[in-house]
This record gives sequence, structure tokens and C-alpha cells, in this order.
Amino acid sequence: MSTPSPPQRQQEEKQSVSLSKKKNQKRKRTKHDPELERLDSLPWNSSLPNEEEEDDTFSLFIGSGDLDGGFLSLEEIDESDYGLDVPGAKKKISNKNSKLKKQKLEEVTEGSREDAEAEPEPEPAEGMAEEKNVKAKKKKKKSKKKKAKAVQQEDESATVIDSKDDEKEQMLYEDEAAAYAEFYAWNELRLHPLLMKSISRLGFKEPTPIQRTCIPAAAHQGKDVIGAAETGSGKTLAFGLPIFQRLLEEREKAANMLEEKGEEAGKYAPKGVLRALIITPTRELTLQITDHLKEFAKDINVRVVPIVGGISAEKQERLLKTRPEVIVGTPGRLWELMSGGEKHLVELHSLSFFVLDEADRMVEAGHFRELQSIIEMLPMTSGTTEGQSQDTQNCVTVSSLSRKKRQTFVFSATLALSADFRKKLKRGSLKSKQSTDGLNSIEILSERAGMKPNAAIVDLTNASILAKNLEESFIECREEDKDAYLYYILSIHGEGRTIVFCTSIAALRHISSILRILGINVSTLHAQMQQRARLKAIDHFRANEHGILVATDVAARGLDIPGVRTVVHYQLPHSAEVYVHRSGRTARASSDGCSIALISPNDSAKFASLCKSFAKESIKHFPLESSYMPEVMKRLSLACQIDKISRKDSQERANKSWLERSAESLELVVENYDSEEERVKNFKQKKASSNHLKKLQQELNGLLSRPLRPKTFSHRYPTAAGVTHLIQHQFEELAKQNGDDNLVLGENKRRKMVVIGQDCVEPLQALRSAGREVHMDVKERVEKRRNAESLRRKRKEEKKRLRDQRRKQKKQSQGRE
Ligand SMILES: Nc1ncnc2c1ncn2[C@@H]1O[C@H](COP(=O)(O)OP(=O)(O)OP(=O)(O)O)[C@@H](O)[C@H]1O
Repeated sequence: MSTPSPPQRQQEEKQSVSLSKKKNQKRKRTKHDPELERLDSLPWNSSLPNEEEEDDTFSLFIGSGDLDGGFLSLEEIDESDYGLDVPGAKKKISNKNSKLKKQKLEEVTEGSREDAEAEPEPEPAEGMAEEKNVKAKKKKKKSKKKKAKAVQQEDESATVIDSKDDEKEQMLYEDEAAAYAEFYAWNELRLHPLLMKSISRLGFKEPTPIQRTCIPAAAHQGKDVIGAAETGSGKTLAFGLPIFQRLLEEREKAANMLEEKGEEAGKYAPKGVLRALIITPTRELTLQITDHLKEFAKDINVRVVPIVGGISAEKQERLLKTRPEVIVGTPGRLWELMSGGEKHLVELHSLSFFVLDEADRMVEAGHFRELQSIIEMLPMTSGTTEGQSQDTQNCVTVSSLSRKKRQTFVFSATLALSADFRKKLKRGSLKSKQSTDGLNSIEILSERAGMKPNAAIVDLTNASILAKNLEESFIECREEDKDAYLYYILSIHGEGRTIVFCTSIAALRHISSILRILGINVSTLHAQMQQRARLKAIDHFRANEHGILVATDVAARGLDIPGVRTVVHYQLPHSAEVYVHRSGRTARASSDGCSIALISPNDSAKFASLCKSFAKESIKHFPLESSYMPEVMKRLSLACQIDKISRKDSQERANKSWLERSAESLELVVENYDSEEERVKNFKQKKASSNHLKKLQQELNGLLSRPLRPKTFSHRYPTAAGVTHLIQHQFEELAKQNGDDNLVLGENKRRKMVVIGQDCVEPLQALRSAGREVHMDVKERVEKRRNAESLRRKRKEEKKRLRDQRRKQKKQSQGRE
């Protein structure tokens, strides 16, 4: 073995130190810089010089042929380039490093040992000079030995420290590896490491079935996709991840090509161009999808922006000025801006993704025309693109043949509800009959949007379309008793978040007013509300663990709020699709939930046919404890009376103020022509009404100050067992109202302490433990209803006949007289 010379050794030592320094730096960077420095330096370049037309013409890089089939496999991506903690790779690096270190250490120690061994033995001394020489030599030898010893000690301690470091590192990597192993299920989807990083940050252990099926087709085969899967099954990421994957891959290829050419990364980089346009039917859904995608975009430096009505024009302008790559929007506002020539939105030649979420809703009246207009603005995807233009930023001419096709994604939970479309989904063919109604219009729109015939069709809905973990149930009651049953559900089973759906805004106002009088704090959401109020209502609902949202069908689709345990259909929706989407606000992702439909005799046939559309033969009766109903009815009757009086008062006040306001604007004086007597009468009436209102309120407050209890229940045994959240809240309110003194037991006050023994189980639990299945025979129900109607008609006719007969007889007798 050759002995390294001292300078060589120093160099090696330096190398070893710099190696460990680098390692530390890298560790620091990984820890402190999640945005990944290197990625920041990568160019985002959509128009780079074409290899063939290098000099003057440029091809549009995005979606250009250069990147065609440019789906990088994971092998091509070096995770260490991103500073990513991909355990397998790190482990290798770490092993390599420790081996290298070990080898170096061995060399150094061996070298110093050899050095010491190679030292010549001192010759015998001759005279003083010789003695001096010997001394000097001895000194030299001693200091050499000392040095060697010090080096050896240093080396030894370095070895100890490094081996400790290695152990720690090893343990760290093993932990990381274990953590990553949790996300192993994503490996087959070959997603970009940066996307994997977001996935692990969000803790999504495995892809959902729709993601597992759609991502390979969309991201790796570049196919268009039509996707149908149950509500809450993760459809947003099923189209979102392929978009990000392609953007990242293209970015990477662009950087590599530039590197090969030795070009400056930012040389041809234009400002961002629009790459993906995602259209959804409601503002709330738009904002939610934006937030969801932004969570992923955080790590990859892609801008996602919402375009919805209700956002101020200035803010919208500001958002568009950032030239986002991904835009999520509602058709109305999008079209308004596009038809107004908004620059970023009309430069659609670079669009690589066109997505219709909740597609079946989008083709309904109200959206169809705007959507059609937007689609007409899209450039053709097949054939030549001659005459089409050119990137405004860098005068880039689109090379006619090299353009990569735009991908179209169409998603919904209820695409498969139409028998016609279901057949097509099953057949896997989309050849349409060219009609313009119903689901065929989705096909027409998709075709016009450039959907290719070889689109991947993914239908993961089961026969019932509804989410697997959803328990459905119903309560049969009279129309006028719906409020009472709703109050019963919310007060007896008021656990977890609940959404109450109505079809009309009038019904929504009625319910929310009654519930508020009954001391239940509800949020409301309907289409006539201002956007800010709508968002506030959702925030309020989201913030309260046991929140109640009363909403119209504007909240039926897409709203993703965790912890919604119950959906109540106060009124049945107009279609089976809406029923699915409403019910789908609960039992999302892997959680469960229940739906309760309040069914009046008038709803019965409709409900039966709904069940038929979901291939349901039986459905559970929601279990009710009838002993609570007398008290529920009493409270409700008081609340209804209070509501009636308050409405009348506020109506009068509104009318009066309107009259006064109008008179004031016309500079008129409103004279009161009422006589003194009338005025006194009015005054007395008002006073009586206000006294009555006060009395009702007092009575209701008295009832509300104690928890709801069954009629037969003894109130002799105070206990805290079974206290629901609502009761707890009532207690707290009561305590606040009466002050601490009330809690001190006194003869009077003890009567105010009430017995609580009601079920505090949430509706799903109650349903599972006691729900009775009822066979839903549609024919039988329709027949029943028909019979009842014909009986009523016959009775009416009989009555009319008798009346006519009597009238005739009367006339005859008058004539005779
Ligand atoms: N792989 C996953 N693992 C766990 N949770 C996920 C996964 N993918 C998505 N989610 C979560 O599941 C929830 C529902 O996702 P998403 O809103 O995309 O459902 P959806 O199918 O679009 O529902 P809807 O049809 O009602 O609009 C979201 O909160 C989302 O964060």
C-alpha cells in the first residue's frame, strides 16, 4: 500500500471535512427550505426555441411536440435534485458517504501509523555535536510521535463522532422510511416527487379508487377522462394531480433541454400562460376546489386562482394580473370576463386542460349557454392550428404540427344516473345521438371541447350511486309537523354538524326563524345572499363542531366540510341527482354519516320513486321517542305564534318606514287621518299584541330553560348523564342569564334543575341501533296515493251532486209556491 504524502493527507482531510459540511448544509436546507431552492431556479418556460427552427421561429413549448409523450418516469427524476427526503435514495447516499468516510479514516490512521513506523532509528552519539544531534533528533522524533498521536486521537474521536452521527442518521432515515412506507400505495401512480411531498404533508395514505384509475390514464397516457364516482370520493385530485404532473414534467423537460443547449434558464421564459381551465357550477365549489388545489400547488410554485361572481372587479383584476396557470371558475363570471376580452382568459392557445366538474349540473338551464360560449372560444385541438396564434409575450409562433393536444376531463358523481348515459359508460362508447337535451348535451359539449373518442371512461358508481358509508332513513309525518320533527332531531340528536336542505328560500326562512326562536343557532345559505354573507355562513358552520346549516340546493354539490354527520331533507329535491349530492355532504372520504328525509303524504310517491332510482327496495324508519313529542309540540306552537306576531310587526314597520321614506323623498308630510277613536283602538291593539308576545316569550323561555324531556320522565333524580351538547349549551346560557346565584341550591331554584335522561346519541348511532327497515314498494305507494286521490275526488263529486240536488229542489219548491 502506498503511503500518502502529508499534503495529500491534508487534502484528504479537507475533503472529508467539506463532505461533512456539505452534508450538514444539505440537511439544513431540507429542514429550512421546503420551497426547494433548486426548483426556484428552474425556469418556467412555455416558449423555448424549437430545435429545427432555432433562429427566428419558436414553437410553443407547452404542449409542443418536444414534450409530447413527455411523461417522465420516476427513474428520470432525481429526487436529490429537489432536496427531497426520499428514504431509499438517502439511505444509499448515507451508506455511500459512511463507506467513503470509513475508507478515508482508515487511510488516515494507517498513514500516520506507517509514518511512525517508517521513522529511522537514531544512530549512536559521537561527541558533543553528536550528542546535540542526537538530542535534536530525539526532540524531533518526540514531537513527530506527539503529532502522530494527536492526529490519531483526532481521528479516533472523529471516528466515534461520525459513527454516532451515522447511527443517528440511520435511525432518522429508518423513521422516515417507515413514514414514507405509509404512502407506498401511491408509488404505482408514479407521481412527481414534489406531488408526493404534498401528499405526505396532507397525510393521504393511499389514492382513492377514482384517483387510482384516472391518474394513470390522464397523467401517463395523456388521455381524456370521463369520471363518475360517489360523492366525497376524491374526484378533485383525480383531475388535479394529472394537471400538476404534466406541468411539472414539462417544466423539467424545458429545464433539461436548456441545460443541454447551455442556454440561460430564464432567457425565453414568458409570463405565465393559462394552462388549465376548471369549470364548476357554484361559487362555493369554485373556492373550495381552488383551496384544495392550492394546497398541492404550494410545493410546486403553480398559481391557482378562482374566478367567481361576488368578488370585486379590482380583486379579480389583481388575481388575473398574476397570470395564473390554473383557473377555477363558474361559467357566468368566466364568460363575462372572456366576452369582455380579458387578456389572460382569451389567450387560450396554450390551454392544456379543460375540466368540467359536476358536469351534469353544468348543462342544466342557467349555465348551458355561457358554457357553450366558453367552449366555442377554445381553439381546435386536432388538425392544424394554422392561423391560430402566437404567444403575445415573445411573439412565439405556434408550430402547427407540434402542438400537443388539450386534455378534457368531465367529472360528476351522478353522470351515471341517466339510464342512457349509464349504458354508454358501461359500453365505453360516447357516440351520441346528437340531441341537445339531458345528458346528451354533456356529450355534445365534451365533443365540442375536444374530447377524443378514445377517452378513458371511468364509472365507479354502484347501482345506488349513493356513498357506501351513508345510512339513509326517513320520518313519515304531516306537512305541518315537519318543523316539530326537525326540532326533535336537532335537539335530541344534536351531535356533530347537520345540514338541513329545503327547496325554497321561503321554507328556509321559515325554518331558520323558528329554530332561532327556539334557541338553536343556525347558519343559512341560499342563492339570494351576498357572496360575502354566503362565505361567512360557511365559515361559521365550519367553525362550530355541532353547527347547523339550513340551505337550499346551492349547497348541495361539492361542499366539502369535514364532520358533517347528518343531512336532513326537510323538503325533497326535484331530482334524484340533487338527492345524491345533498346526501353526499355527509359520509365523505372514509367517514360515515346519515340522511333523514321528512316525508309528508304528498312526498310519499316521489320518495318511493327516488328509492327506485337508487335500486333501493327498503329504507330505514328513523327511530323516534314519541314521549318527547308533547313537549316538542308545545314549544313549537309557542315558537310559531311568536314568529307570526314578530313577522306581522316587522312587516308593518317595513311598510310604514317605506311610506315615510317615500314621502320624505318627495318632501311630503304624511298626515294621519285616523280619528281619535281609531288611534286609541290601534294603540290598545298594539299594546295587547305586545303583551301577548311578551307572555308567549316568557312561557317559551321557561320551557327552554330546562332540557327537553319525555312526558313520562321523572324529574326527581338530577343527573348529568346523557347531557347533549345542546343541553349543555342551554345550561350554560341559563347559568349566564341567572348568574351564579341560581346554581346555589334553594327551594325555588332546585325546581329549575331538571332531570336529563334523553338520548345523546347522534342520529347515525340511533339509526344503527334502532332503525326499522321499511319496504319501499313504489307501485304499492303510488297505488295507495292514487286510491286516496280518487276517493277524495269521488267525495267531492258526491258533495257537489248533493248540493246541486238540494238547490234544484229548493228552486222547484219556490216555483210551486
Ligand atoms: N387519497 C385521499 N385520501 C384521503 N382523503 C382524500 C384523498 N383524496 C381526497 N381526499 C379528501 O376527501 C374529501 C373529498 O374529496 P373531493 O371533494 O375531491 O370529493 P368529490 O368526489 O369531488 O366529492 P363531490 O362529488 O361531493 O364533489 C376532501 O376533503 C379531500 O381532501
